[in-house]
Order: sequence, then C-alpha cells, then structure tokens
Amino acid sequence: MSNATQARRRAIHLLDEVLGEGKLLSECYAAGALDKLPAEERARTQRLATDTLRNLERADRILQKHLKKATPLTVHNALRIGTVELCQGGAAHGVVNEMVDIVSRHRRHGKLKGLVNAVLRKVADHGPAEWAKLRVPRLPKWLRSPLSQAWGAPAMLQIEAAHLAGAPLDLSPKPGADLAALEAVLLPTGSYRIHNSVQVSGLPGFATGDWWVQDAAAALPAQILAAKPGESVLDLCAAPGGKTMQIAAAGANVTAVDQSVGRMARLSENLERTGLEATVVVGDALEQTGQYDAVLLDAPCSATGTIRRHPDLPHAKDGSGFGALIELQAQMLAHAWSLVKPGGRLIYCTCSLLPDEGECQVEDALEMFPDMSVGDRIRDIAGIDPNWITEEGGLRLRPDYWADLGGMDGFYMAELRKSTV
Ligand SMILES: C[S@@+](CC[C@H](N)C(=O)[O-])C[C@H]1O[C@@H](n2cnc3c(N)ncnc32)[C@H](O)[C@@H]1O
Repeated sequence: MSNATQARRRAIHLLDEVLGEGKLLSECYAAGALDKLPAEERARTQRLATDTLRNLERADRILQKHLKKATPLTVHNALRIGTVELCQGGAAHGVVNEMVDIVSRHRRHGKLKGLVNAVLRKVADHGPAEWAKLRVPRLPKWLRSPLSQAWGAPAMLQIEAAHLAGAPLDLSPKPGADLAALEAVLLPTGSYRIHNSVQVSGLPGFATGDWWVQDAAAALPAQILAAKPGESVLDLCAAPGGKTMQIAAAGANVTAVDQSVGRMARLSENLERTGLEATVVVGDALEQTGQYDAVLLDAPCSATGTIRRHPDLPHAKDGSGFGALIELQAQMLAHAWSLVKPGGRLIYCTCSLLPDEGECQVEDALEMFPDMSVGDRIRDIAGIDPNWITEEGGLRLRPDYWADLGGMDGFYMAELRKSTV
C-alpha cells in the first residue's frame, strides 16, 4: 500500500472515531493512532482529517445528491474525504482509484466499491463547480444556538468564517531571543505569526529554545499577570506549559500543576528545550495548598475557542459534558482564590466562547468573595482593542477578531485582585 493510500485509510479511520464514537482527534493521537506512520504521512493524514471535518457540511451537501440510501459510516467517510480532496483540486484519477481500492479491501463493506467509484466520478465531474457556491459551514445547532445568542447572528457568521480559514502558527518569543531568521509577522501583542504550514521542529530557533508555540490569545493571560522577578506564582492546569514558560521567563518562581501525566511530560520537555525553570507538580489543582503572590488558573473548559485548530470538536461533542465543566471551573476558581496572598492576584482564563465559562464565572465569584475586585492591567497591554474589555472588566477574545491578520483563538480572561485586609 502506497504512503498516500495509507494516509487516506488512516484518515477514514480517524473520522470513524470522531463521528462514530465521539472521540477527539487529540485523544486518537494520544492513543497512538498515527504512531506507526512516518512524519510526512502523519502530517498528511492529519491534514486530510481536519480539512474534511472543517468542510463536513459542504462534503455532505455535495454527496446527498448522489446517495440514495444510508451508507455505512466508514464508506461515507471515505466518500467525504474523497469529495473534499476532489473539490479542493485533487487529481481525479488518483483520488477515485485509491478510495475504491481502500473500500474494496474492507472486510464487511468491500462490495460497496462500485458505489464509491460511481459517486466519486460524479463528484469529480461536477463537485468543484458546486463547491465554490456552497455557504461557509455552520456549527452544529447545539453549539450555534448558545453562541449566536451570546454574540449575535452577524458575529456568528464571522466566527464560522474564521473556523473555516483555520489558524496560523503563533510563537511566543523567549525574552532577548532574536527571531529575525523566522521571517514571521510581529503581532500587536508581541507574538510572532507564521502563515505557511511548516514543520515546527525544523524552524530556526526551535532546538535552541528561542520560542514556543502558543496562540496569540493564549499568550495574554500571563502578560496580564505580569510576574515580577522573585515572585511566587502558582500556575494551575499548566500543561503543556505555554503560560508556565512565560512566567518563568519573567524571572518568577513558578510552580506548575496539572493532573495529566502525559501533558506534564510535554511541559517538562518544553522547559528543558527553552532552558527555563519551574517546580513541576503532577496533581489535582483542587488539592494544592500554600499562599502565592499570584495564581494563574487556566481552567479545563469546552475549548470552543480553539475550533479553528480543532474542527473535530463540534462534531465529536454534543455539549452534554459542559455543565459538569462549568461546576468544576467555579470550584477551581474558589480554591485558587484561597491560595492567593492578601494583596495578590488571580488570573482566571478559559479558551471558551461560552460566557458561562468566562464572564459569568467572574460575575459569580465577585458576588461570592467580598475581598475580590477586578484589576485593570488589561488596559496596559499593547495591542488590546478597548472594545474587547467586558462589562465586569475581563477580556473577551473571539476568532473573528484580527480578521485581517489571521484571527486569534477564542478566550476569556480576567485579573482578580485580593484586598490586603
Ligand atoms: C487549557 S489546558 C491548559 C493549558 C496550559 N495552561 C498552557 O498554557 O499550556 C487545561 C489543563 O487542565 C488540566 N486539568 C484538568 N482538570 C484538572 C485538575 N483537576 N487538576 C489539575 N489539572 C487539571 C488538563 O490536564 C489540561 O492540561
């Protein structure tokens, strides 16, 4: 089997897991789904799967005309990937023959190879012209409804356009490092952006730890925390460590806590590569004790702000787990508050587009803790549009912001200050 066939076969399997079993691609990768593939084929497989998930609505619209009866999921997924490839300029001969070959080898559905051949040939003939007229794919209703309600219908369309466009690669520089060799764009908030798709470990400055990958929006909580040399800072839910490295680079004594062994191994690798230091604790954020000058809580959340990079999320999830996450965030925020010294500060943040995980959490906390107020460090950060500052004083970021620069992840963050008495 050629490398390209191998990638297509794996991509079909990934789609089966996301759409059939509700697994996230990151979970599939962590379980070793791509471990046996060489680096180039791994990248190709990931690209096929994410492109198809990003364009799922379009692929299904094209296919519905040619499919008279329900098709087994795995055959449907082969057709979806083939459709996306064909409509995005893939060579008809290669795509059709390979998909037919893959389906023909399937234990139970091999007999459907004729259907795959017939459908993909029609798609090859007519699909690309139809594709160009299709609307930007919409989020599934379970997510579209609350987001439209929160941000309004016009913003919703812009958010969906940003999801379709995908995300560039953003890097946070280690202070003092020279990133000129990267030929990256310097963003208004100090992150560097690369628009072409590249292999990260091959970029200049990777091996020497001059920078780390971090979306520009995700770099702002630590900027707002503004750690000073020698301060004690607790980074809760820290892995894989983007914010830990920012805080360590500022010269603070940072303790990074996360309950995931695998993700903490990545945090330790990141620290080693960048030559930065932190105390690393694998454990539950809710069981931490002590008193710190500052705490950063990047609470586990729906991750709905990261759909540009994770188009699997709206298809794998249905929102049923979000209630439990919202309760956990409230519990974590209250516990994190107990670890802040009088006069200290807590940065609360989530990579979510849902106000329940951002604005509402902070509003509730402000009612619950009389010694809590919202700080105004956000206003000092370069590149922040004052319109992004919310009523309660937090910062709301959305994927449709910075549209001309290539967007940003959806995020919410707030600086919470503890009174001295
Ligand atoms: C949004 S990610 C953190 C990203 C990280 N702050 C960064 O900047 O690289 C959320 C993290 O919360 C961790 N987590 C979830 N529940 C936790 C808990 N009860 N205690 C500690 N960590 C937890 C997850 O393992 C995950 O790494």
